[in-house]
Amino acid sequence: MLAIENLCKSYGKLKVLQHVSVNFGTGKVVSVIGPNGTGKTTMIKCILGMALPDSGDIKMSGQSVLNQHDYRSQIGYMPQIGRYPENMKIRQVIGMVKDIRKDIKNTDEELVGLYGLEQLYDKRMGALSGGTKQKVSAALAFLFHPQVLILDEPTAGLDPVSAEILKSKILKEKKNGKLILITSHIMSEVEEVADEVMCMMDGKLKFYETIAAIKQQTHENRLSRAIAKIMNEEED
Ligand SMILES: Nc1ncnc2c1ncn2[C@@H]1O[C@H](COP(=O)(O)OP(=O)(O)OP(=O)(O)O)[C@@H](O)[C@H]1O
Repeated sequence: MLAIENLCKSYGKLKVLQHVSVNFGTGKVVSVIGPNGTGKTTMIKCILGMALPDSGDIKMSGQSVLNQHDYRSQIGYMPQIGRYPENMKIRQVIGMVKDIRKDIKNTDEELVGLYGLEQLYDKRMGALSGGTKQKVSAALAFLFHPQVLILDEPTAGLDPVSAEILKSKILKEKKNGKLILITSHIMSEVEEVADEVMCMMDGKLKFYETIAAIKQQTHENRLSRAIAKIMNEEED
């Protein structure tokens, strides 16, 4: 579905991505993990066309996406921190995005409903709490039934009930055959929603395994311990 081939990206002398290759299938939740500054967001930016790799390729359904833009309509993106025009009301932001995607008549408004965003429609984006802004970002990411969802630390800032709503939505869309990539530092959360873990370290792919395989290999029941064990073994 989504393949990354030998991806390299540097910012000046800093090699942020070094020959990263990975193949993501459909109907899966993949958690992208790794220490701060290891290139997770940069990889996501390359997938989204927000950063151009120095070399390598990114393919969606076998076609290179580099220097293309139509493929973006197949991706729903929830950024770590959504930035919106401060003066626009929630109603206007959602309306504007729908206007750009007039091709999709049947939108997915489930999160708009579950988060009660209609009741807040006349609030300005600049006046929203961080968590409410996150809810708008989540609702927008799922709005057009994208085949691929990229969620960057999606539950950071959400209250527990709202986080559960999002996790249920993620699992529902996985059942609908979507590919969902999630970056997260919260291992208990990764364990709850993900099937596979892609671990990055110093700009390189450290491992890409199912959660079951990671636990089996390390003889650990808790993912956080299993990951710590792998990292410590690598250091020894
Ligand atoms: N536009 C840029 N210009 C220069 N350096 C950058 C730029 N974007 C990212 N970097 C650097 O690239 C490295 C990887 O950053 P990136 O944001 O991809 O890491 P990350 O794994 O997503 O980290 P985190 O877990 O903290 O979100 C960091 O050292 C960062 O400072």
